[in-house]
Amino acid sequence: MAPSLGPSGRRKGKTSIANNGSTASSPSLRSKTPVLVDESRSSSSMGLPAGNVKVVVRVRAFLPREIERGAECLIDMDPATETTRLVAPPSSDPANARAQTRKVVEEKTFTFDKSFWSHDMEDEHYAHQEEVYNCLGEEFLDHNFEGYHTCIFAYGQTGSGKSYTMMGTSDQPGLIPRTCEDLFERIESNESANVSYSVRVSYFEVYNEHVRDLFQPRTDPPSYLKIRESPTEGPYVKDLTEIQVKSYSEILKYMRMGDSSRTVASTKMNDTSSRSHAVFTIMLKQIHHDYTTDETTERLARIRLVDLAGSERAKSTEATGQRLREGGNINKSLTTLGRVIAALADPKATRQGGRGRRDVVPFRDSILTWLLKDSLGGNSKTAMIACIAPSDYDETLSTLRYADQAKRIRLQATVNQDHVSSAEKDAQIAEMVETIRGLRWTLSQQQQSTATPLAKVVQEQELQTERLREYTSKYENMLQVMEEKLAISESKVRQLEIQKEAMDIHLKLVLDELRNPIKIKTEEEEPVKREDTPEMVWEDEGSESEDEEDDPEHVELQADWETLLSDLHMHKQRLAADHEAFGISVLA
Ligand SMILES: Nc1ncnc2c1ncn2[C@@H]1O[C@H](COP(=O)(O)OP(=O)(O)OP(=O)(O)O)[C@@H](O)[C@H]1O
Repeated sequence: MAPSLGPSGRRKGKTSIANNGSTASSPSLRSKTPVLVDESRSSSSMGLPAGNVKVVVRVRAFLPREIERGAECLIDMDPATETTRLVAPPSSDPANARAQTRKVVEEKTFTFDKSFWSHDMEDEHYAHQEEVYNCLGEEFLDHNFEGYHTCIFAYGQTGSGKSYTMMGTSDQPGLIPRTCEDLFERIESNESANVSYSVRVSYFEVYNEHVRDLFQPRTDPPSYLKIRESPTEGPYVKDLTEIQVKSYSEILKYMRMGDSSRTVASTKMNDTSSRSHAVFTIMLKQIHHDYTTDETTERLARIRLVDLAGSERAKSTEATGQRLREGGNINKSLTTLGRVIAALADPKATRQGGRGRRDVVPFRDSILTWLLKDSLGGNSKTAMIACIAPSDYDETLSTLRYADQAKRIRLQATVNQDHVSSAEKDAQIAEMVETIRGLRWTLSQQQQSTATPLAKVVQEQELQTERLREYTSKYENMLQVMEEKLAISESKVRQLEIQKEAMDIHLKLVLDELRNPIKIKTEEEEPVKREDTPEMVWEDEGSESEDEEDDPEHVELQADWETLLSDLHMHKQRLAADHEAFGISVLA
């Protein structure tokens, strides 16, 4: 069995997306007891049941422009069967004129893991933001604490409610802020002394097929990031800012900062239309340290929350110029996403061992699909939220078909867990220090060589910038590992302090018992009043200490206690040294 890591308790009676019924008002039954994860699940995907992409659908209320035109709601949802029905529009509705040109305009029914009816607030089945989180976000956060990577992405036409569902408003927070809040609530309620947490966050957007860091100020000309692919981690954004966060208020601050930097514009379909795909990522690391074996288990989960730009028809958005070009790029990546989903949903294309058939999945045809490769077709538990407008037949049908296909994608999520001994961690740090020293030396050599011909200056400057970037990134990595080591030291001290407290109590009880033994009455003995019992008299310390010293249990306890105190002292000293090394004020 792997050690317990964090408060990831599953709620037996809780409604999950596979379990119908409203949960808006049901209290969270999340256990605070750490959960034991079977180690056999952690090392490889062998023998793991593959899970499918979860697909939920949400329909929003009418917007003022739809009310003005007297639009009719074409959606009907049955909470008992989770079916979503799209009915044919009335021929009198000009907004659905295009649908009328189809050969057949008929009623269509789809079934998803969950249907969120957010159209009519008066309806008893109305799904608030809280319900969306309770039914989907909470379950996915459970998976993260179990060590799985997850991805939730919102898909739908422009103005269908994707940003509202993912980010929400300050009054009605969406999935992203609720996930952050729940994450820190769970971390703060953790009562286990041997688990520490590290939370890092990044935020980027894919705009016009370029990746932009949302934690960096906009520049002119804009600075875009490159994508690299690692054999273990898959595609990633190089030099993306990752910030360590320690509280909900801190993560919220960064989330808002990044969100305000997103490329948004007003279109005919939406006053604040997101013109980019935004990817908010939280890296959750749980570090469990076993004091008795001095072994550390690290469990890493990547929480990816994606708000896609809206699929749109140029005609309905009446876009021109830059908006039209943006629309073209948005559609390009969404079309590629559609092809990727279609290929992944095809069992022939994804059959394992079938001579590289997975290569036919066109992940690399757009930046978005390349970056989401792992979330769509690999080591991740993934959910798609299909957002639909209530009165647009054509666009809604296309979204529902897209979602219906995504249901068939199978994934192979594995628990991302590693065991590291203290010695390995030290070796890791030593290696990083060496690399950094080498890089620093190269950089200083380059700065000194002034006799370089002019023609080479630009090239060398570029090289130097690249090395400087590499240096900074390596340095940040090292700081991260050292911070983790510090967390482990702190956890050791916590564990020792708990043990010391327990030993103190035990020792006191033993001493009390020795000084005041419970006398078992025999039948012949006269009943004696307890106050008169000579054993109750405590003043005569000398005679009792002899008894204590002779007692083997006492001697053993005393020895344990002394070892513990010496361990605690040693770890406190090490911790103080670590604190000093990091420039943090030394422990008193
Ligand atoms: N469930 C809902 N309840 C109330 N209002 C909603 C809901 N969903 C969406 N809205 C409102 O509808 C409008 C469009 O929503 P939103 O901006 O989230 O759409 P979007 O799909 O993200 O659009 P785009 O792709 O253009 O960015 C907003 O005014 C939003 O407040």
